Amino acid sequence: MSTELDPTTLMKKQVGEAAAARVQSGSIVGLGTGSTTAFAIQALGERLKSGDLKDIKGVSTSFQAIVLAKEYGIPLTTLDEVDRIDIAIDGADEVDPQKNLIKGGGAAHTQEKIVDAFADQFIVVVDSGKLVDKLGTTFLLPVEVIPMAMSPVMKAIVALGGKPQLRMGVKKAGPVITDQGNFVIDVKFDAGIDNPAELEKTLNNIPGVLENGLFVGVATLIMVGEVKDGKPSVREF
Ligand SMILES: O=C[C@H](O)[C@H](O)[C@H](O)COP(=O)(O)O
Repeated sequence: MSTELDPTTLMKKQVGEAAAARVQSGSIVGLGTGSTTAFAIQALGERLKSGDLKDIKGVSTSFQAIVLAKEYGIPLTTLDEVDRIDIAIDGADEVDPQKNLIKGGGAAHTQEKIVDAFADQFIVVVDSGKLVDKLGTTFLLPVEVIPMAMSPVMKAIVALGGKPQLRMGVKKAGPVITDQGNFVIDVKFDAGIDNPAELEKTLNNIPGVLENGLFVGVATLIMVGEVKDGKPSVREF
């Protein structure tokens, strides 16, 4: 059976591994969520196993990250135990030229923002399909909301010009439930998001909203996996 990866998976693997290669021994590492970061977590585990990397500790951004860290032998710590995170590696659903992001395609953006924003260096790992000129043009903006506040939050989002929809489970009847036990509302803005910095704050000011998926001014470095002439490569900005 062929184990050849499709081009998008190949880009994710390439960029995840390239970011993992940046981590130095002794670091506290923020472990992001999603299919791209999963390759980075795997590569970190392999570096630990080979002895190329020593004495790192991971801070998870989700239950998925905890499961992967355990699978690949990365010791975990918590924000209560550390006074810094040296480097965080995490994926994104959209990246604009100013390094602003939409995250939360896996409903993990609340813990991700806490960990990624706390890190001295936050490396974003994406395949080239995630690059956009304007946020909100290819992906709906995720907003985590406390369940009893769902209706008033939706009304407030409509008043802001957004089209909200409750995210529903796959192979689970009813809504998606986050790691915090909340709902996710995905919001469409017909013309995209004109002012991400302002919208990030405005949404978080609606009572009942826990966190939204706009990450403005948080990323240090964007690493982009590409495939050119059939060959995978990584570029940075
Ligand atoms: O909630 C999920 C996260 O923000 C992910 O980092 C994001 O959705 C990107 O995931 P993937 O690398 O699987 O495209």
